[in-house]
Amino acid sequence: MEGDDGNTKVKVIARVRPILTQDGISSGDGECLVKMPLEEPGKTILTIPAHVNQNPYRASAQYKKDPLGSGVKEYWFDQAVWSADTNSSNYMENQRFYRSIGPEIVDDLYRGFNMCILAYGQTGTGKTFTMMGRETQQDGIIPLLARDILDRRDQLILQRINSEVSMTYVELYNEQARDLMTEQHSDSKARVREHPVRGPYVEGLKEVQVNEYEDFMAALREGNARRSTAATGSNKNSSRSHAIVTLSLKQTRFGPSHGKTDGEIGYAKEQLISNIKLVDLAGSERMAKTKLYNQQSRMKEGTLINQSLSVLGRCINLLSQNTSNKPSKTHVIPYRESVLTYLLKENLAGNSKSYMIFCVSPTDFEETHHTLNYANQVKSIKTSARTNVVQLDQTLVSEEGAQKDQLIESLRSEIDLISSKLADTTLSSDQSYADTLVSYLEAELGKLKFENRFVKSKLAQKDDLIQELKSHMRYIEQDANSSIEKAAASFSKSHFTHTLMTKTQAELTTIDRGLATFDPGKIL
Ligand SMILES: Nc1ncnc2c1ncn2[C@@H]1O[C@H](COP(=O)(O)OP(=O)(O)OP(=O)(O)O)[C@@H](O)[C@H]1O
Repeated sequence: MEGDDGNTKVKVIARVRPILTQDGISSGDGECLVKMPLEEPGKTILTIPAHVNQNPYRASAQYKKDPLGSGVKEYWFDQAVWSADTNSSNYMENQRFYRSIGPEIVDDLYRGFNMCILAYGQTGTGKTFTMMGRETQQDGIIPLLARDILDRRDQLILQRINSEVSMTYVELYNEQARDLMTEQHSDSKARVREHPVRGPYVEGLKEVQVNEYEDFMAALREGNARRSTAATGSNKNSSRSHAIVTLSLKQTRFGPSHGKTDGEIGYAKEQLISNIKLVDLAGSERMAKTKLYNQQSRMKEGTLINQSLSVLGRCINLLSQNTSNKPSKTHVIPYRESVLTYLLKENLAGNSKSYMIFCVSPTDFEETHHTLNYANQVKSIKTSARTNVVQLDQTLVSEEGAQKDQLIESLRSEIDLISSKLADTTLSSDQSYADTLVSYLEAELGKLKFENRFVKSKLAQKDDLIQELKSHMRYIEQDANSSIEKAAASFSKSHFTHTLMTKTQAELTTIDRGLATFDPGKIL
């Protein structure tokens, strides 16, 4: 576990979506300019169209030409995801893409690392498609990941690990944070604050406990319905805000019980607290393409989207310089210039393992070139992830060997005592003791609930075993029956053969006798 702590490079992934009908409008000819060769994983080749390549102001220095003279620019990323052509063998739809990164992310989250997956790209390049998916057709990373996180939680019960999953969903719209898990009122803008240990966070967000996958999907749909979207010239359902889904995981690891029954869990040994931020950014956009000139509010949105993305760009630029090997001075990173970068501060350079997915259009040279260059810069950024493990103070929680009934009884009397003191109003010095007691009782309640699930899982496991044994017995029974039938059949077969042989032998004897007494003279 410790081996992975320390500096980790941000994982950079490029993804190209299929050519869409609206692409012809932007590129002029709708030709696919991006290639991701199957035999060279991670390589991305961008063709420089002739009109750009032959422009004396833009060619040579800026774009590397290939030996044949058709200009190309080559990039290498941690992963290149080819989603442009459904017929090619390296085509990746959402599920296949997720399978290539998801299991490792779930492992790391459960090991106690904070994680982040962020989708960046020009408007209409498939960020929302990648992160959320298209429901009933292709789930995106967020639903697929949530399902795996919950499945892992269930698998861990029998290892005495109680995992609690919760979610928040916030959008950053016009530089304001808005809680997507609550009904919005025009004045309900959440504030961003900084916690000394956890870093910046949005104050007062509603945290939804996620028990089942269906609960999660219902909450996600609810939030998506509240998210700010609008039709633009480039995307008929364009996200006008940055959206951040955070899944928080609290794991309590219990020791084995030294008691009598196997169904009991022991005391809580340690806690791992981690979270994963899933970020679907609003698209960078050009007014000319979005065709929103005459809509004041949309233009304001666009300006603020571009502003926050340009602060993100500056932060990334400076971070990549800070982590390069040049012994230059360390730059101050302007995280606070935008709510987006302020909230993602830890994920860009601090305690997080981060993945950035750069979505590109297959036909828009300018934007794709810009995005891929940006991705190239991110490759050198490092974060310093560490596992967030807390060893629990067992003096309150464990009380090994103590009889539970006795403990509960003594707690009851303590509560009575505190209640009476509270009634006397001279509580100041007892307040913190009461708080400790409340936390203890909460922990104890959590433990009892988990114990219940643990016992249920054990029973389910035994039930599975019984079912397995039953089906094994059925199999043996069927096998025995068929052997008996076969034996009976072969017995009746041999019985038949025996009868036939006896009959034949009798007939042969008769013939023999006949032959012995045969006198040819009599015939003549
Ligand atoms: N890999 C893909 N396969 C099939 N269709 C895709 C893919 N990626 C994107 N699309 C389609 O492209 C269109 C734009 O995608 P999407 O809305 O996800 O873009 P976006 O980057 O989130 O845009 P914006 O920044 O404007 O919100 C949608 O119709 C989507 O279904």
